[in-house]
Amino acid sequence: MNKESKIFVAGHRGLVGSAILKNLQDKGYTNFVFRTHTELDLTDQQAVNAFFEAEKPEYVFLSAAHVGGIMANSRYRADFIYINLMIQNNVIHASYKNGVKKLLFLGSTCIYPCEAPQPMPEDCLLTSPLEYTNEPYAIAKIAGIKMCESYNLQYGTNYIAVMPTNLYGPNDNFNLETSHVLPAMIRKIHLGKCLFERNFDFIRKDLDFRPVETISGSASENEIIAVLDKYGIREGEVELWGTGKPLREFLWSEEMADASVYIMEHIDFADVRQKEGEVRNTHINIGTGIELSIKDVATLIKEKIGYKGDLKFNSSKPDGTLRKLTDVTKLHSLGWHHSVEINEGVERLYKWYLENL
Ligand SMILES: NC(=O)C1=CN([C@@H]2O[C@H](COP(=O)(O)OP(=O)(O)OC[C@H]3O[C@@H](n4cnc5c(N)ncnc54)[C@H](OP(=O)(O)O)[C@@H]3O)[C@@H](O)[C@H]2O)C=CC1
Ligand SMILES: C[C@H]1O[C@H](OP(=O)(O)OP(=O)(O)OC[C@H]2O[C@@H](n3cnc4c(=O)[nH]c(N)nc43)[C@H](O)[C@@H]2O)[C@@H](O)[C@@H](O)C1=O
Repeated sequence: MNKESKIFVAGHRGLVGSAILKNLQDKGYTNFVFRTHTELDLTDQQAVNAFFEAEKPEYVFLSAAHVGGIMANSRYRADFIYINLMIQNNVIHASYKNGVKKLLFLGSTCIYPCEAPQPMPEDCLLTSPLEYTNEPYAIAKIAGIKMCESYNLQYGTNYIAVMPTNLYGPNDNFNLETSHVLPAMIRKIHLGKCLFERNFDFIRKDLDFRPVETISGSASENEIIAVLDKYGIREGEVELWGTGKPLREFLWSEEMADASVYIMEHIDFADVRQKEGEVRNTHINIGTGIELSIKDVATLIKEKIGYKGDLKFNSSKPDGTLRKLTDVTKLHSLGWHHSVEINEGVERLYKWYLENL
């Protein structure tokens, strides 16, 4: 990739896509093409083909997808499999038809079996059943890996699939139902603190910016209290999901973007074949290799926010997989390593949340 290469960042307003775009701009890349979801629905094959034929991008970051936390994945199963398969099939095939030089496909570490060895090496793909809560999403992502691998083998393309661990950062989704755990906990615990302190000014501002159900900042205090209660945010207590026992690993989204750009710049398909002639499991895990329990994350967030009430875990809500620690040996051997630790990342995300209402 050179600084004038034409680059398509699909999903450039999302958590990872926005960070990829910023990383590329900071590195001096200048020639971008992007479309919002409304301008180009990537599930629409004809529209995607017309876009590629007109724009002829040389490099593609495929960071558009239908994404959500554990509840969204387990409830909207059809959307997660259909939309993701459509987006990736359309973009990968159009990239091949239009001579894209290199493409980066973003999968997820939820592609690995529920009972995978820990940490999970790339090689444990398809060795036993998946975790049920996010099986449809994982199957779409596995199809994406195999699509990249198959096009590379049959057509000689240069498509790389990367499998990020749980991500968090600027432009994260803070929706109380559909988000991932870190933004959800930050918002819930901060709102819990505001309720504890009767700071309805902040709660109103937050609800105006990110309405919950049909309620906005103009609602009465009692209406606000009733809605927050449904999401487990009560005076003196914030309720979180599951048992708090599952272990998770978290990577700052801007570091994910940095790893993505690094791989686009330095790594080719030929480099990720594990040994001479080996073509299986050519994808790359992206993570920190460090895990902590959900309860410990919640306690860390509580301390950073300075919340004095209680945290309670509701075990009727799903835990999901109990462990999914990435084996980052391959990533390290390719020359990339993370640097933002969870302690700093939580402070950054909390600051971002407060400043972006
Ligand atoms: N967040 C995480 O913890 C993890 C994410 N990943 C993967 O990383 C990638 C990026 O995820 P993330 O940035 O978090 O997701 P976001 O939801 O933040 O962003 C996804 C982007 O894709 C766009 N998009 C969704 N559907 C369509 C569509 N039909 N047509 C056009 N654009 C569409 C969205 O646009 P709009 O908002 O307008 O709908 C949005 O810009 C995904 O492949 C995801 O699976 C992997 C592991 C963990
Ligand atoms: C990135 C990854 O993300 C998804 O998997 P997940 O890691 O299970 O997702 P999560 O971030 O939503 O939850 C992590 C853990 O945290 C617990 N938890 C507590 N309290 C809240 C809470 O308030 N909200 C949420 N969301 N979780 C909570 C929750 O019960 C779970 O034990 C995949 O579906 C798939 O999308 C994927 O690839």
